[in-house]
Amino acid sequence: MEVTKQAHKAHVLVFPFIGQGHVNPMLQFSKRLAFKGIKPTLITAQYIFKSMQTTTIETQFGPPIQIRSISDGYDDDSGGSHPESIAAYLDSLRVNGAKSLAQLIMRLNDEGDPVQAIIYDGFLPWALDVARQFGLVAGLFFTQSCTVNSIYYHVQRGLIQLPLTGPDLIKVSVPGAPELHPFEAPSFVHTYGSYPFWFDVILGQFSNIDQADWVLCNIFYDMEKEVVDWMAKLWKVRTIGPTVPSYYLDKRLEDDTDYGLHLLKPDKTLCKNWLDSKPKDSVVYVSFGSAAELSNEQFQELARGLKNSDLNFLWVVRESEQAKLPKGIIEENSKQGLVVGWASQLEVLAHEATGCFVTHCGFNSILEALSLGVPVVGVPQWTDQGTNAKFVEDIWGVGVRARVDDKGIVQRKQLEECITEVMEGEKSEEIKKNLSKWKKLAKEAVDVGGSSDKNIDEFVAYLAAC
Ligand SMILES: O=c1ccn([C@@H]2O[C@H](COP(=O)(O)OP(=O)(O)O[C@H]3O[C@H](CO)[C@@H](O)[C@H](O)[C@H]3O)[C@@H](O)[C@H]2O)c(=O)[nH]1
Repeated sequence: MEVTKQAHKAHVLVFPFIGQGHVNPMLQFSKRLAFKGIKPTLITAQYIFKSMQTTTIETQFGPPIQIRSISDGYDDDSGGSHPESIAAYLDSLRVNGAKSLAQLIMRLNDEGDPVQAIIYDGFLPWALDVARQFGLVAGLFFTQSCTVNSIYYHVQRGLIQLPLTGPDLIKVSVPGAPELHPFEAPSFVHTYGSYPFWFDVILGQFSNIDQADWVLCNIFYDMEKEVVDWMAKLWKVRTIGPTVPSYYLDKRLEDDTDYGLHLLKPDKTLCKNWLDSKPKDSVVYVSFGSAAELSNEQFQELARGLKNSDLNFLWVVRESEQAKLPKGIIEENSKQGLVVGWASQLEVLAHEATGCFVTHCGFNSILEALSLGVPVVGVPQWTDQGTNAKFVEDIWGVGVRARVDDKGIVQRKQLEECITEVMEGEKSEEIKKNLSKWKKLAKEAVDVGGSSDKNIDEFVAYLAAC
């Protein structure tokens, strides 16, 4: 069906930070908006856009979602211009992107397709200034949990002092959230001074949040009720998640089985054929997401732990990390294990052969495990992942956390024990019970009249009235 310029209720630009863990949830949210009659246009920076090889995301339930690129200062098609560092890149994106985004908004106005709102990733707070320049609605989108964001807010406002001192050295506590041991707080907080650049990006989310018209959180209310209630006293906070494709939840969006935009190419058929050959609940799926870089020693321990478990394993090791795999592991384990550069994670998690998920606890991976009902072994690396792992084990009860040794490594034996625990150990029944509860709640949240669905409706009605 061709939607005319007048037919949609409003036109919004949706602007995720670079990286799969940000694109997936914001693209998925765009689909929900499109389903409800809003026209979303996904904004990407040129550097990423060049490698995407697509300008639209097809949907079966409505017109395709358009992707438009803006300049990041690295627009040269010859491939000659590469950023020196992520810091240089993001600086260039801020300066060039703000101008380019403004030009795009003017162009769309001239084309008779005016924009009413910008939904921007918290990691890109300058997009709010562009929205203000044109009098547009500004919606901040958080891709991480509310507890994590509340901790960062407390740090940014000086309510938690870093490095941690006094009582904060014993527990980190923010309203509505469980008390955390310092090592369960985000890594930038417990290891003050680590990754100073990313720490600034993280805190920058709160630099102008008070001016945002909406704050959209990718969770559903039951996951962090009290923290959400507390945050809602400060800003117009609404929970809109989980942004997992509809096929795995309410099934209202026709054929919505995948996010639709893989920045790395998944080995779909290989994974499917291999999983099809394995018995039910027999496979350990291992993935550390799109950004984590593990040490050689950690690779060695994971490989040995998986091999010693005697279980089948499907392990995603990005090409850039594959040199760290212990020699011979792929050949040695060809029947027992499959290593791929990227998978279609949702298809793997949904496959009946998959029995547990060894994950770095990126927030999307956790939302997916919860929504699809797969027990988790948390092996957090940095940023928000340790806090997510704490919630997995102690709050949501959907898995266990692997303990590290004094060098920060999860040893092979520990990995094996955790896998056994979630698959057949004492806790496994309880974990399965909790998973079916969360799976049901996740579906209800996005289904007709659910908490997230109602919040999305409220947002859509607001935009339509602009
Ligand atoms: O082989 C793979 C591996 C992952 N995925 C998908 O990629 C996304 C990965 O997201 P996430 O699990 O959140 O991990 P990261 O990519 O590492 O995400 C970054 O961004 C998240 C949101 O801000 C943070 O929670 C993480 O800590 C941070 O590392 C998920 O949707 C997965 O389904 C695939 O499709 N195939």
